[in-house]
Amino acid sequence: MLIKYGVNSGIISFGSAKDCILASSAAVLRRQQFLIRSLGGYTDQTTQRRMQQVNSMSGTALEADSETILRAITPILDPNRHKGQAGKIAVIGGCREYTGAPYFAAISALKIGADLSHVFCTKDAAPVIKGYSPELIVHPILEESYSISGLGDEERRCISSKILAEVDKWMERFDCLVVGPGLGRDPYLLECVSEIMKHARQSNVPIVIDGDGLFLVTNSLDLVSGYPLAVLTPNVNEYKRLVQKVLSCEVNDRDAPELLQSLAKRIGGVTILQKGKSDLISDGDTVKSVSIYGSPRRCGGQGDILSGSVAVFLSWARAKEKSTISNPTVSGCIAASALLRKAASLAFENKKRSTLTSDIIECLGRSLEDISPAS
Ligand SMILES: NC(=O)C1=CN([C@@H]2O[C@H](COP(=O)(O)OP(=O)(O)OC[C@H]3O[C@@H](n4cnc5c(N)ncnc54)[C@H](OP(=O)(O)O)[C@@H]3O)[C@@H](O)[C@H]2O)[C@@H](O)CC1
Ligand SMILES: Nc1ncnc2c1ncn2[C@@H]1O[C@H](COP(=O)(O)OP(=O)(O)OP(=O)(O)O)[C@@H](O)[C@H]1O
Ligand SMILES: [Mg+2]
Repeated sequence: MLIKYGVNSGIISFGSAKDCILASSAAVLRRQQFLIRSLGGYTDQTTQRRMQQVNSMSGTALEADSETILRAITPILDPNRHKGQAGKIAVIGGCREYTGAPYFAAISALKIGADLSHVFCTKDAAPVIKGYSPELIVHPILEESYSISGLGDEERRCISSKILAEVDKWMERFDCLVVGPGLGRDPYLLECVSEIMKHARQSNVPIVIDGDGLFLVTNSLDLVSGYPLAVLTPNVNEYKRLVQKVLSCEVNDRDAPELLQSLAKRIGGVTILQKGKSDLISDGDTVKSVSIYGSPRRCGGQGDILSGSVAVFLSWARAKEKSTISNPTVSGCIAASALLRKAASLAFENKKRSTLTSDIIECLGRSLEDISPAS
């Protein structure tokens, strides 16, 4: 029924976006492709044939060949390599309320194969996160407003510069920052994190922005605008807020790939991984989707796994020769999305309704091994 609809339509305008998109019949087919995916993927051979036709006509939201990309990115385990060469990741997040999110992101990076994983969090959150794992290097340096209440402006500024100096000591060594999992929204803390992001950008360190980091960036787009090493990983809510702010329109599922592409372009070519039933990835030039079947469980924390995973894969992709990987940020997103979905599916096979984020993390290694064996 879906595939018969509107195949030969002419020009259509989508929503009220400033970047109003004029679409040809190929865009209508893309819409159908999206709808088919929304219904859970291919249903029968006719649909599958039609999908291939749709893909070849549209050319924008093609399903990525994610396993091939993942294999191309993942480095071999070479005994001559030293500690650190497989990736040094830092998560900026973790406050009084949230300690799970930064832990999930940081430990996922290690479980996939990064050598070192740091967490920069508030003083309250640090002992808790350290308690979850001795593998993580935890820096208790961030401050929230309540912990500096009663201090004057000068003292506050002094504390900010100390925080920044502490992160700067490490900055050049990091292959990627993940900003936002469990960061919270305290204004003083977010101001410090803005400065950290500016320094990361000056040092050309890639930044994956998730959770409360997206709250910060949506209100201060300059932090990422025009920075090709920025990756935004919004969930449904975070994406809505971004679209409203940047394109002044509402999200419209029918035109998802076009809208995403406009958004990425408008923010100056950052890469956006829009999470959902299918993950859509765009750097403003192309749109790819990852629709591998994952899990029907929607427990909190799966996005945190994804942000840590993107950080590792994009670091690995950047380390490859330029000619072999087209855009490392896009490839990193595709690989991370595919791996998370595989791991979620495996965890669900075992745990069914009781599947939790930590169960999925435990399946990351086996899922990666299935696609790209260590030996
Ligand atoms: N263990 C931990 O420490 C974790 C900490 N986390 C950290 O929490 C911080 C805030 O992040 P967030 O994800 O809770 O904020 P946001 O996206 O605004 O959602 C808030 C509410 O929106 C709704 N909602 C959500 N999805 C929807 C949908 N598809 N469609 C419709 N509605 C939807 C839903 O509301 P409800 O259904 O309850 O009304 C949901 O509760 C951030 O720092 C993050 O890293 C998390 O990573 C989890 C694990
Ligand atoms: N409806 C869905 N069906 C299948 N997979 C989904 C669905 N929604 C999200 N996912 C997958 O779950 C992963 C996490 O996305 P989600 O939207 O849960 O992030 P999030 O809300 O930021 O999570 P967190 O709780 O960590 O903050 C994504 O890789 C996405 O592919
Ligand atoms: Mg999230």
